[in-house]
Amino acid sequence: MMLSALRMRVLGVNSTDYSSSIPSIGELNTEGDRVLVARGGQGGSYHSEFLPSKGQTRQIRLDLKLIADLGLVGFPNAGKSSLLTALSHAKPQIASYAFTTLRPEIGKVMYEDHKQISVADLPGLIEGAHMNRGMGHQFLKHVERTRQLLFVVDVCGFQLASKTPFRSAFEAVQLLIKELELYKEDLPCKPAVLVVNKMDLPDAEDKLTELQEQLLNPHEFSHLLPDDMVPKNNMVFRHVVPISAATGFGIAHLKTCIRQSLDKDASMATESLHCDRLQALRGAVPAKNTLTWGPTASV
Ligand SMILES: Nc1nc2c(ncn2[C@@H]2O[C@H](COP(=O)(O)OP(=O)(O)OP(=O)(O)O)[C@@H](O)[C@H]2O)c(=O)[nH]1
Ligand SMILES: [Mg+2]
Repeated sequence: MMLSALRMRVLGVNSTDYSSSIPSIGELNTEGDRVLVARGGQGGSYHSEFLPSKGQTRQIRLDLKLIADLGLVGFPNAGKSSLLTALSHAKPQIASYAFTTLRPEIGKVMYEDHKQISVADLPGLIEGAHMNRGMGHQFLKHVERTRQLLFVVDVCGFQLASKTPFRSAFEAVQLLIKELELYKEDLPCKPAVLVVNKMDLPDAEDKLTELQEQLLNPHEFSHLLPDDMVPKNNMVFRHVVPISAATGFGIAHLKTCIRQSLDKDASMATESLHCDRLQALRGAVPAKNTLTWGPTASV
């Protein structure tokens, strides 16, 4: 599993020497950062009859954040766990009631060239998740640490309970974007693919057509949502893929789309790394020497 915690090494013996250069826990930002968690005791010496003193004891709460290539984002019952089952060998719990998934589960999607992509099945979000409704914060924090997002909606729409409003697939997409935006404004900037599930249900084709039209012009349909739930900026999905996790329809195509999307980002990242290195190299070479590499340089 590609789970990653803030990795901490307890720096033991005579740590007084090192403490100034090591950040405190609150300053930890990046994976690989070192932190002084507990100060080791003084070693034994002549004055203490060679008995070492005790080091500090601390209780530390580690907030484990998940890292996966893709995170499944959707309302309960959209079919996220069913999709993970269809894509990988993972066996998450699947049921027709909301909140079946309460903990993230990772599955690996395998490709013929042996490339593996990790997909995190995340618990379903509900309206108000950004305000921590339905343990929203606990679920949303995992979304932050996935490279890309896989939105999953039920083509026929969704109603959480008899007292809550029915939401069409389009409304579900918009509300999910808004929940991410309200939780962290830049979350909807992540690259995303939209999966329209349950295409085996009656009228699914018509509903898909309607959804596609609405997604082309979301502003025209913003009246369908309360004003404060209309996203500020709309997400541009790299692919919109109709599937049925139940029958397997569209799964092969979806695998191709997510691979393309991840490969695209990987090659962009490599390109920008090369550019940075080249810039750094150019900056490092004194101006009068810059033309010494090419065959015409000595002319
Ligand atoms: N007809 C049909 N039913 C589906 C499909 N995919 C999932 N389901 C059903 O939808 C229900 C919910 O599926 P889950 O995979 O548990 O949904 P989930 O999004 O993981 O739900 P939570 O864990 O509660 O967030 C189950 O009864 C599934 O059998 C599909 O493609 N077609
Ligand atoms: Mg689930």
